[in-house]
Amino acid sequence: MSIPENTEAEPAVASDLFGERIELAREFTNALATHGEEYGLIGPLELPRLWTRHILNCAIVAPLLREGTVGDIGSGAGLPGLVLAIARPDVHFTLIEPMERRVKWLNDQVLSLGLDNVTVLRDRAEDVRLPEGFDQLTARAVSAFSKLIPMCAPLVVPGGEFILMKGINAAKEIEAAEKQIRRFKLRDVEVIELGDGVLPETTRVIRATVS
Ligand SMILES: C[S@@+](CC[C@H](N)C(=O)[O-])C[C@H]1O[C@@H](n2cnc3c(N)ncnc32)[C@H](O)[C@@H]1O
Repeated sequence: MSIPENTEAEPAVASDLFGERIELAREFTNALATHGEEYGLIGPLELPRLWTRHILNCAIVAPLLREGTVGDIGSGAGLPGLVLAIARPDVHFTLIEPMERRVKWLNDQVLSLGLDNVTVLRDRAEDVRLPEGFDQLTARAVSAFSKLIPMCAPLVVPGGEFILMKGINAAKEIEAAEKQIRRFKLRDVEVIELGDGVLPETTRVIRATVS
């Protein structure tokens, strides 16, 4: 087990993002640092920088969420879904993840953190059938934007949004998805940069509205 970053010596923004639930965020970080490698959830190189590079980089997305429902596709370790569920108790999260071992991890965390705003669903996004769509949909490191659009657009209510965490090539991913953007009638497609100058790494999000 590697020692994670000291979660006490955080950028000041952490307490703004998590409020009173910052202890829960620290608890989750410690669980991930202790068991993440054994569950195949996080690479050993990432462990020492879990808090800033993974937890806070996900939490910084929280202000983009509306009150309502969020589907998090390919939650894996719980990024961003569990982190956002800690930061936003007013939002209900459905974590969608096909791998059994990861689903067990997610359910264990929901239980031990006592989160009552999370449902875990073992499924692939394209196979999910729900009576109602989500208000917003998040995903991080799951697939290119062009592939996520057909996979996920049917899961979002009209007027709902994609909030997709992306790397430095976010703008190029939008260009490459031009056909799918038109086909699925996405509008207001934009790249938003968050945490610049506040966190060690900027978080980039593709936000788009589903018609
Ligand atoms: C690279 S991991 C990223 C996990 C997490 N989002 C993160 O940022 O650490 C990709 C995750 O997407 C899941 N996944 C792959 N294909 C999927 C699909 N069609 N629907 C839902 N989840 C999928 C994988 O099982 C895996 O947990």
